[in-house]
Amino acid sequence: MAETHVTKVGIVGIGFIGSDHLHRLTKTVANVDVTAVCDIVPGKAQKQLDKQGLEAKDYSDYHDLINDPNVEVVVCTANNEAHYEIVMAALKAGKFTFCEKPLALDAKQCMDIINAEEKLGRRMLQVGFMRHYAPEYVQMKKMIDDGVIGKPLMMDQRHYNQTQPEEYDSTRSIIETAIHEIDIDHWLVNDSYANIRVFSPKQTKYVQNKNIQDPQIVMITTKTGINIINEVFVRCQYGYDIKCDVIGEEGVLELPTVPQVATRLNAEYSTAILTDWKARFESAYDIEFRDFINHVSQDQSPVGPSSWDGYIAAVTADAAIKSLNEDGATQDLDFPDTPEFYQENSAVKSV
Ligand SMILES: NC(=O)c1ccc[n+]([C@@H]2O[C@H](COP(=O)([O-])OP(=O)(O)OC[C@H]3O[C@@H](n4cnc5c(N)ncnc54)[C@H](O)[C@@H]3O)[C@@H](O)[C@H]2O)c1
Ligand SMILES: O[C@H]1[C@H](O)[C@@H](O)[C@H](O)[C@@H](O)[C@H]1O
Repeated sequence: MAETHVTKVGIVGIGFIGSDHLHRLTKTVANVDVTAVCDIVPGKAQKQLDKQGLEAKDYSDYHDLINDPNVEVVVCTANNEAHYEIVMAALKAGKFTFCEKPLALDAKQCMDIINAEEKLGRRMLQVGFMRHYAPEYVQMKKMIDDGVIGKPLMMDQRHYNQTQPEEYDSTRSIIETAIHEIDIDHWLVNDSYANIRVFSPKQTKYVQNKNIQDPQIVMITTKTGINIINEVFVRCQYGYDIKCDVIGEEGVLELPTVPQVATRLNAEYSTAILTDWKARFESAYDIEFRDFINHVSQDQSPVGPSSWDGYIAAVTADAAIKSLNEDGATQDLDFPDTPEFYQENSAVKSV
């Protein structure tokens, strides 16, 4: 029997999700060795290694991690602003790369990444749009494709975070939060976007700086006329809440959430609401990384969300930010055809 290859992974950025993926890659996904970690804040990565009882090389400069011969695959979980430089360096070194969403800050940066990847002659990168792997979204897409509700006409969505850091601003609400729906919606309904507009309703008193409009309403119309509404609210206070209803000609599909045990106590009947993405999308992240590692460990291109998917999302997000800055003015969208390079295996087909 052929010996199983153990994939050597280096993780750059050991914050909230970097720590979560560190745990996932060492405890949940088989045949992975996290050989190196890196965080720009001195001592932060080592502290997390100690907390999880792990050993790995601890770098403070991501170039050193990328160039370490003991790192075959780079996982970028640094802040949004650092994705571009880290991904470009990882691709330059010819290493398979997983980059958390958003791929980069804007469409221009994403296009540079695409050019760098194309030079390598095959797909080397996957973007962390994990909802493609969430069983409930996969089921919803299959039901739409099977025509269960007839033609989709409208989508009604909610992306609520209990809270976000003090400095979180309107741009991040788009490129870091709404980006998930921006990415998944056209995939769900097999359509592309015709236009987008973003406006702000009455603002919550919980905003901590004047650079954020919260909540925001993101409205998209697809080329065939499907109307999509997404409420983005990052200081909703009560919990983490993701809603997606697809309204069709014959019926409605409703995205389920992670079931929580109900309690009957003191004359009350209640169920918990999750408070963050960690528990809400745990199984999606697990499946996502099993799929990514399964491919790259065999020296095969990843088949999950690609740089092109990152680019399409970034073009849409750029237009959304423009709309917000122009008091909700409608921004037309027109996407180039998917290059041949990304046509094969550019979206998750089966998991
Ligand atoms: N897919 C998802 O659902 C999901 C969930 C959470 C976060 N994310 C994404 O993951 C990224 C990180 O988010 P987070 O919440 O963990 O943020 P965070 O601030 O907790 O962690 C980011 C870490 O990266 C480090 N860092 C920044 N620049 C660096 C550099 N140049 N080199 C090395 N380390 C660097 C920071 O010091 C920090 O420790 C963001 O891009 C976010 O959008 C995705
Ligand atoms: O980075 C996180 C993550 O992507 C979550 O899934 C999303 O709900 C948050 O808004 C965002 O800040």
